[in-house]
Amino acid sequence: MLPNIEQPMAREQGIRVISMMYNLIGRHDLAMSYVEQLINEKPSVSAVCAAHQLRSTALYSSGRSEEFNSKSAEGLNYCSEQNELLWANLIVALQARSLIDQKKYEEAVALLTSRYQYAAESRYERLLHEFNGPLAQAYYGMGQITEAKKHALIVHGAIKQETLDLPKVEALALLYQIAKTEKNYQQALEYHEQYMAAFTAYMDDKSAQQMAYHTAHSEILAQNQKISLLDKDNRLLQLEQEALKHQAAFNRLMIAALVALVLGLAFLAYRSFIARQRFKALAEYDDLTAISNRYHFSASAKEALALCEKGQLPAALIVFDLDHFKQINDQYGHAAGDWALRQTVDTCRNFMRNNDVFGRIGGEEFSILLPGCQSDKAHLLADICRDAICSIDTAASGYEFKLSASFGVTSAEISGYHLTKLIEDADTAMYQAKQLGRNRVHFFQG
Ligand SMILES: Nc1nc2c(ncn2[C@@H]2O[C@H](COP(=O)(O)OP(=O)(O)OP(=O)(O)O)[C@@H](O)[C@H]2O)c(=O)[nH]1
Repeated sequence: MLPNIEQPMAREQGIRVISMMYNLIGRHDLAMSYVEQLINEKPSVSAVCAAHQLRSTALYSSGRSEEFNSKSAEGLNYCSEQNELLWANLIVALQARSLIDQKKYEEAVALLTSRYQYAAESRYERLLHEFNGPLAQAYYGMGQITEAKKHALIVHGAIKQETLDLPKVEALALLYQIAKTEKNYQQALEYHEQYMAAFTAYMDDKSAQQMAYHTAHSEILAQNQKISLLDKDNRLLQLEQEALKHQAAFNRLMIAALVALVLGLAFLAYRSFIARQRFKALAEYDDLTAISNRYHFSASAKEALALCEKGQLPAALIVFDLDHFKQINDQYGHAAGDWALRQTVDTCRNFMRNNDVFGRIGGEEFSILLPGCQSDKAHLLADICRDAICSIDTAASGYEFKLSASFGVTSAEISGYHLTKLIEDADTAMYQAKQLGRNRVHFFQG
């Protein structure tokens, strides 16, 4: 990845330095990737020429000779056309080295000498020894020892003592070889010692550079690993968050489902309650008059009688039956009969207390249990009811007819607290009332 440097100049110089460093430590592939970027971006002519020179160095050093030949020629043309002669000649020096590697010494000498004047006049030390070094090698290869020695000595003498680079090491090696060939062993020994010292220092320098690169590289790798771990943590947190969101959505759904279920069950329970109430009402109450039917009247009356017996309280029971009801039905119709039954019940209910038990125990036969009531009061109530029934105005039924009822009354004092016996005795009294001419109250005599 290219360094993220905003300033164009700083970016261009940064890339050049990085490429140079990569070339120095032998990472020519990385150096290539950086300089290709500069060549494509074309920030300035000198930057592109520097990049061409760095690309040629990388290709030459990595042994990619065919690519080196074409790309270095391209770089040389460009830099020459643009009059960037320093970079052009540094590329020439590399081409000369390549020719020497191929033992094309004459071609190398011809190439370097054709541009030597510029190098010499530039007074740029690096260019000078980049020319003289290869020239010494080429002349040595051609057997021209004097020329070789001359150029090697220029390199040897021109380079400051403290600077160490490949041309100096190569020049010392060459001078050692020449001194040995000349049988100047004392001189050869001195050059050899210098060569060994320079070579060792050069290698140390290179190792230090590589070490620095590897340290920096390891640090970058460690940083990248940290970043990648943080990324993973981050992703994990995101996943956890998503899982929590899904869980919350699921919980909401479950709660909604539970609420719907509870509401559904509550609705079903309510409907079942209403249905039960309706069944209970149907089972317990007479649907025509809405008072207790025989079954429910019996149950309620028995409960009330048990309490009276337990508390030694009085109780009385009335049974009454409409007179000649069959005639009403026959004469005015069943609907008029029904109307008469409802009116009778509504009329009598007006005179009853809350704890009195009123029920329809037969077709047109009714019974009233009066807990805590003495026989005289029961007799009085029966008479009030009888009178009220007689007074019912039947015009609202659509017909005018006479309504009356016969009443039989008994008490627990006479008949005991058993309902069956009480009804039986009151019934007996009621039949006696009928026999005595109807529309009257008769008390059971025992
Ligand atoms: N409209 C109507 N008539 C009913 C109902 N239940 C019974 N009845 C009628 O009540 C009549 C009772 O007649 P009976 O038992 O002969 O008695 P009655 O005509 O009242 O004569 P007494 O009791 O002797 O005065 C019958 O005709 C039944 O059909 C009812 O719910 N509605």
